[in-house]
Amino acid sequence: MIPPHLSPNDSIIDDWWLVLPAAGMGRRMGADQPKQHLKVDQRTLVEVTLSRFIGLPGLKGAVLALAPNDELTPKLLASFSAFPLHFTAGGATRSDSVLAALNYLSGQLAVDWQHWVLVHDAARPCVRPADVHKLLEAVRGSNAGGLLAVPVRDTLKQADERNRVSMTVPRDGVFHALTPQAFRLGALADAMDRAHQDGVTLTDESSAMEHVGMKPLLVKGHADNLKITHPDDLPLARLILQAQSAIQAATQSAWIGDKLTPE
Ligand SMILES: Nc1ccn([C@@H]2O[C@H](COP(=O)(O)OP(=O)(O)OP(=O)(O)O)[C@@H](O)[C@H]2O)c(=O)n1
Ligand SMILES: C[C@](O)(CO)[C@H](O)COP(=O)(O)O
Repeated sequence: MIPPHLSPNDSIIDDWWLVLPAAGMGRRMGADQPKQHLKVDQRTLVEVTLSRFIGLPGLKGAVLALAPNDELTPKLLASFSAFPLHFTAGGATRSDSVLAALNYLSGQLAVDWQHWVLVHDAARPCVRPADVHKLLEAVRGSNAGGLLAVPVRDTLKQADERNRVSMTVPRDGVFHALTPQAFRLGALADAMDRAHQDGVTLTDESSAMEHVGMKPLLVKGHADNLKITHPDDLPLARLILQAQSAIQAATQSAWIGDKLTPE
């Protein structure tokens, strides 16, 4: 739902496209199907994740990168047919899949290179729409873009080769990188191309921008935006989604996240 003070045409937010890399195999999950097809509530992971973005101001449409043999995801998302949804073949790595979706945006859809693109893991179904909006507001006017992130909470230890503590790592200013990550289409596509040519392994989009000398903005999100990676993460995500719905209902909050946790 849209927050009461914003309409879908609200002018404070630029137009943007959503890219959902959803072509992974979910090897660490160890299920008999890719994790994006597993049920989170009544719906599958990919449905829940997409639903977190629908109705946000400025959103023009979404491109999903899918595994080449994935015929199920478009069927699962049939109920979103009123929304401009596009599919393209992903690649061998997450960054190959993201780059394929960016090329689809600039090629098949002729989206302007100055447009904002938000890249979000299909495997992060608990992202708060309020945090997405906060990210969009924060990066507006910048060329370097930015990403949701949370400061590390625990004391960090460096292990030696026998798993003994070799040192305590200073954690001041250290963040976990989350998604979405927001960049201008052309700048991100160029940076990812360059990183691939230079043989740099990219685990997120910010790394590509960093590789070409940019300094993306870290925008504080929430730790409940977890990525479903291991089997234990799925029941945890279910609990988080239930808690978010309960708090939303109790506070009559029009938008998930508004009243969940004060800064
Ligand atoms: N070749 C790939 C690999 C990953 N992803 C997507 O990137 C997101 C984050 O990746 P990760 O959690 O590593 O997913 P998997 O690759 O599916 O998991 P694993 O590494 O355990 O196999 C997921 O939404 C996943 O579908 C993708 O689009 N293309
Ligand atoms: C993009 C990402 O979700 C940021 O935390 C992450 O890098 C995805 O890949 P990973 O292989 O699980 O680190």
